[in-house]
Amino acid sequence: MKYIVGIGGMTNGGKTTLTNSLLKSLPNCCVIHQDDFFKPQDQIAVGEDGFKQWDVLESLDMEAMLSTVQAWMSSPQKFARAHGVSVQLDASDTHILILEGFLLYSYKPLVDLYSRRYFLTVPYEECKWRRSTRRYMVPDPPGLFDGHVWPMYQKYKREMEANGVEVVYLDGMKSREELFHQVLEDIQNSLLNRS
Ligand SMILES: Nc1ncnc2c1ncn2[C@@H]1O[C@H](COP(=O)(O)OP(=O)(O)OP(=O)(O)O)[C@@H](O)[C@H]1O
Ligand SMILES: NC(=O)c1ccc[n+]([C@@H]2O[C@H](CO)[C@@H](O)[C@H]2O)c1
Ligand SMILES: [Mg+2]
Repeated sequence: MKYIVGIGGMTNGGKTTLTNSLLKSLPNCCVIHQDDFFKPQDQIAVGEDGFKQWDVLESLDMEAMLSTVQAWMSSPQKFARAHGVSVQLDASDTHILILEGFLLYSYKPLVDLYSRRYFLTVPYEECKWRRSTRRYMVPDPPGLFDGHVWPMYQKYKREMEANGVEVVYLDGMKSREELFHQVLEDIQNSLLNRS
């Protein structure tokens, strides 16, 4: 069985942290990080606000991300081996793929492929604080969070909800351990219900 999990939600919600924990505990589990598909800096548009528009779908090479997902779908075993994931062959033959990123549910060709879509959120103040402690490959210029990052987050979330995309919301204020156990248990239950 092939099972695709989305770990989505806002920037600094804790997506990468949660994903790394899940990867260690789920059998035959591969990961694709959406952040690996950012276009080069010189291809990122500059908005009327003067900010480079990092937080829009057009700044990601989603076609390339889709091709990578399709490569996994056509042969999860081959994909796992090529990415250094050890494959355990047991009777259930379950293969899991985690897609991790901040705009997972806004790209039409991918949205129906998920078996389960998680969405991490934290309050505005916490998000802004966590973001201020981070250094990205291209550092945030002053004002980017309020001028671009937060408004784009709200816009895409509104669109996702208007499109009726079904997600499981996760409270990113919970501890790392609590989130990990909650999601691991939920995935395991959902896998049992399918097999
Ligand atoms: N449950 C948690 N409670 C408190 N802090 C957390 C929790 N999970 C992650 N963090 C911290 O919050 C910050 C963001 O975490 P992480 O990088 O996992 O988020 P992200 O959603 O992947 O962010 P990005 O938008 O950069 O991809 C990090 O400093 C991390 O250590
Ligand atoms: N990874 C990058 O190249 C990059 C560059 C500039 C900004 N970002 C930020 O990453 C977040 C998603 O994880 C987005 O909020 C981007 O602003 C990433
Ligand atoms: Mg991350």
